[in-house]
Amino acid sequence: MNPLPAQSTRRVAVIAGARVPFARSDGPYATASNQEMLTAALDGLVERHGLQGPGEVGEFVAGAVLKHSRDFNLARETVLGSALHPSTPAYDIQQACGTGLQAVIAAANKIALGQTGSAIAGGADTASDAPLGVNDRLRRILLEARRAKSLGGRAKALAKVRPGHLVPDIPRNAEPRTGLSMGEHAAVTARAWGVTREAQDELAATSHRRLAAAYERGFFQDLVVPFRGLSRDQNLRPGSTVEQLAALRPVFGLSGPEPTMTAGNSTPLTDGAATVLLASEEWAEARGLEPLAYLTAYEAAAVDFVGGDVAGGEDGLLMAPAYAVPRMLERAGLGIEDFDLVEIHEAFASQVLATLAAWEKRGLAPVDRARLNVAGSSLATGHPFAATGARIVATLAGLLAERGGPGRGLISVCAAGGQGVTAILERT
Ligand SMILES: CC(=O)CC(=O)SCCNC(=O)CCNC(=O)[C@H](O)C(C)(C)COP(=O)(O)OP(=O)(O)OC[C@H]1O[C@@H](n2cnc3c(N)ncnc32)[C@H](O)[C@@H]1OP(=O)(O)O
Repeated sequence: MNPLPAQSTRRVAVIAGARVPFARSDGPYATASNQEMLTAALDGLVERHGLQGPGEVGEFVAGAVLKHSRDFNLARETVLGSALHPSTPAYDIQQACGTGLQAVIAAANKIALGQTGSAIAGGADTASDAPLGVNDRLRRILLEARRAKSLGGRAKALAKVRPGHLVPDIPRNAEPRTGLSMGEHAAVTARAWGVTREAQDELAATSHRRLAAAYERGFFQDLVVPFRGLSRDQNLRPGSTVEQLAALRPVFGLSGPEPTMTAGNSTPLTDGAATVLLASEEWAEARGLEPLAYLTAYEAAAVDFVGGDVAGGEDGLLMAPAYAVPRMLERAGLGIEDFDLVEIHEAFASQVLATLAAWEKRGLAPVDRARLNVAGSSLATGHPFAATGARIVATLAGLLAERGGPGRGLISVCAAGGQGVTAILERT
């Protein structure tokens, strides 16, 4: 854990969040780019809180997992097309599904160190508009042709092109080192931890039920900015029951005995974007803005999933939070029972359940399910990879504020590459 040191640093407040409703891929946002979605989420924040002036926001930090080469600095391009002042510096980061949370941490560090009074963090991802690459062999031929000094040299290089070179390089939802998809990795972990189908379906149904209830009571009124005809997450199925979920056919882990993971207890491929406004207390006070919560600690960890998953072990691809959270809590001198709310990103129901089991195995108390993902999570909202961390920070801060009074919330996000990013939000 890296607690933000008390003496020489300032408290970092979470002031507000804004996101577009998340959409199932190839649906209503099929023609929207990362930049368009991120701009809509950013503008939602800027316009609601009057942040248009020069120097009003210190910087914008954001990222995307699936990024086009034209978006070489997606964050800066987004600022230039948004209501935020063009003099606002911006940069990209990427830590797979931990991107949105890591962007929040990067922004928070600068505020804590007094380098800026405020910053916006966020993320966007579209699986609909995924960047197709040119086949590597074709790319090399094209580069050779570009380097050629004569027309003849160019023609000679281009003559090497074969029909097979025209096959595009399509990004796969798979780990480069194993070739396995995220779902296949999660299926190995589910088996290693003995996660049942019933428990996964129950978690998925709860996620939909709680997200629906949160929309119903107006919780997302200030958080969700309508976009392209959607005003709430398209994946949400308020009536999704355990019985319906139990009827779905397994889609991952089919080569092993009794596969348990389905389209209902896995996140769908999703398009969306989310942003969070962070600031020092002085900055917020000067503008009459009430902090929702404070970011008080964070941690990151990584596991050797290549060895772990190949051996069918417990340290699976998405299990790094099993190390990050106990480490963060130990350094903070807290137990899991000290948290009023716990937010675990639901990449797959099985990964949430394996994480809970791993925390207990490492000596943490069981998580009270009444405190877990109380406004639903990724199984119901969907999961636009880089947006998820920012969605969770804004949701948890809003939930703590909604409760009123002092409170503490924990965030746990698993990420591809065997990584995990975690954080603590508090209200005093
Ligand atoms: C990336 C990181 O760093 C870390 C991470 O987060 S890892 C996670 C990354 N994300 C992923 O890997 C995405 C995984 N998901 C997928 O690949 C796909 O969504 C999937 C293969 C699981 C399913 O794809 P699909 O078959 O197109 O799903 P879809 O057609 O929507 O649903 C299949 C059926 O289930 C039904 N269904 C889905 N959810 C349901 C629910 N909650 N209740 C009832 N029925 C449901 C659908 O209605 C559909 O039924 P029909 O066939 O009768 O129409």
